[in-house]
Amino acid sequence: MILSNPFFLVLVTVCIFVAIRVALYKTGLVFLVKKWWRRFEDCFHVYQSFKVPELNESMQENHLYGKVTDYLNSLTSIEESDFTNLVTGKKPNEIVLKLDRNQTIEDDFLGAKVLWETGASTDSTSRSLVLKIRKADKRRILRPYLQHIHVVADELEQKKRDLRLFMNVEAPNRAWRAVPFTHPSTLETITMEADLKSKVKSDLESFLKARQYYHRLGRVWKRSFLLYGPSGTGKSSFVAAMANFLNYDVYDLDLSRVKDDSQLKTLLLQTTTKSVIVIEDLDRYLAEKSTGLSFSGISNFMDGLLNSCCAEERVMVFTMNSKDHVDPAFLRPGRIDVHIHFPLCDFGAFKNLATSYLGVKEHKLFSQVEEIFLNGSSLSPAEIGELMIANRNSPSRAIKSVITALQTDGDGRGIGMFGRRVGFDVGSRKSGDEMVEPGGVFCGEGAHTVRDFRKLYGFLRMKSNRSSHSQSFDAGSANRDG
Ligand SMILES: Nc1ncnc2c1ncn2[C@@H]1O[C@H](COP(=O)(O)OP(=O)(O)OP(=O)(O)O)[C@@H](O)[C@H]1O
Ligand SMILES: [Mg+2]
Repeated sequence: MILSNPFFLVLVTVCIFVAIRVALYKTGLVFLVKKWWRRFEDCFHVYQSFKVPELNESMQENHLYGKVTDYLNSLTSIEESDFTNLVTGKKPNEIVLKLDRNQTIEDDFLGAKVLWETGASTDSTSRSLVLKIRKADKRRILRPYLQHIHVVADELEQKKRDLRLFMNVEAPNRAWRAVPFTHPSTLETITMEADLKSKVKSDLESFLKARQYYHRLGRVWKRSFLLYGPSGTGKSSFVAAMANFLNYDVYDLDLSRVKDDSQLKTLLLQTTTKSVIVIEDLDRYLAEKSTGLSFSGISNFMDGLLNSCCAEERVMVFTMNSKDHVDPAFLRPGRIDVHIHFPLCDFGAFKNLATSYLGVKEHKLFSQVEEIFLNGSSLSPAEIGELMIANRNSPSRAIKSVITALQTDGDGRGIGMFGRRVGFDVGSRKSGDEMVEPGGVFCGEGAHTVRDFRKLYGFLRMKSNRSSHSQSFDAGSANRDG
C-alpha cells in the first residue's frame, strides 16, 4: 500500500538523492565521479595534442615553455590539480602554487575546454607540456589561445621584475646610471581624496590596456601627468606610488645636468619602454632660464615627438609647486594629459593621516582640529606626518602637537590653498569637467567646493576678528609658494 503511494515514492527518491550527494561531497567521491565522467565524455571527442618541449632540437631553451609554465601556474584551476608544489614567493609570507610533473590541468578559452598535461620529455631529462584541444575547436581557438598565453605571460613577467631607478649622469659614455628602485610608497599609502585616487587608478589601469586604442588613433602610447602643489604634499611620493602600481622603472631626469637640446634627445632615446620619466620642479627650471635648453627642446621632449620607439609605453610626470607662472604652452592638452593638484591638508586629509599614522579614526580632540582647519590654518601632509610619527606612541600627544603647529606655523596657509583653488585652472580645463579626454584634467578641486566656502567663511571671520593675523597669512602664503 505504502509503496504504491506516489508521494511516498517521491519522498524516498529525494531522500536517496540527497543522501548520495552528501556522501559524495563528504567523502570526496565527487572528484572521482567527475574524473570518470570526464573520461566518458572524452570518448566522444577527438583531441589533437601539441607538445611544448623545454628545450628545442639544438638543446637551447624554448621560451614558449617558460611562458606556458608561468601562465599555467597563474590559473586558478591549478588548485584543482591532484598534486601541486607549494613554494615561497617573492613577497614576504607569500606562498605560490606550482604544478608538479604528470598532472593535468584544465583551462577554458572562448567557451572551449583545453587540457594541459605536464610530463617528462621522451629523453626524460628535460620536461615538456602537452596541450590537448578538441579537434572541433582547434581551428577556432588555437591561434588566439596561444596569443592569449603570450599576453598573460608577458604581464606576469612584467609584474615579477625588479624595478630600477635611473638618474642622468654627466659621464662621457653613458647617459643614465641605475640603482634598484625600492621606494615603499603605494597608491594606498598616499593620502588624497578617495574619489580622485580611484580616478587616477582607473586612468593608469586603462592606460596599461590601451595600446591598440592609441595606435588606432595614430597617437604615441604615452600619458603625461602634472603634479602640482606646495612642498611636502606628496608629489614625489605619488610618482613612486605610480611606478610601483604600473610596475615601471623610473627615469629621474635632472634638467640642470642637461647641457643642450641634443643631449636631452639622447637621454630620451636611451630610456626603455615601461618606464615613468620624471622631471621634478619643472616650474623652477623654466623660471631660472639658466640652462642651455630651449623651449622647443623641452616641449618636444614632453611630446615624445622624436618617434614612437622612444616614447612608447611611457608615463611622463612633471612636478611643480605652482603652475601660475608657467607658460600655458607647456601645459596644453596632449603635452600634459592629466593635472593633479596636491593641496595642503584639510580636516579630511588630517583624519586620513591620523588613521594611517596613529591608528585612530575618531578622537575627542578632532572637533578642535576641525575648528582650526575651518579658520584657515593648514600644514602639509609631510609636516603633520612628521609630528604624528614623532608622537606615534600617544595619539593625544600627537594630535595636540598638530594643534599647536597649526596654531603657530599653519596660520593662514589653508587660505592660500583656497585662493588657488577658486582661481581658474589652465585653459585645458573645461567647465564642470573633472576629467577631460584627451588632455584631461582631474583635480580634486570640484569636490571641495562646499568645504572651500566654509573655509572662506572661517577665514573672513578670522580676518574680521583678528585683523593682526593678516600679516601671518601673507607670510604663510609666501612660504608656501617659495
Ligand atoms: N599626501 C600624502 N600622503 C602620505 N604621505 C605624504 C603625503 N604628502 C607627503 N607625505 C609624506 O611627506 C614626505 C614628503 O613628501 P614628498 O617628498 O612626496 O612631497 P613633495 O610634494 O614631493 O614635496 P616637494 O615639493 O618639496 O618635493 C614623504 O615622506 C611622504 O611620506
Ligand atoms: Mg618632491
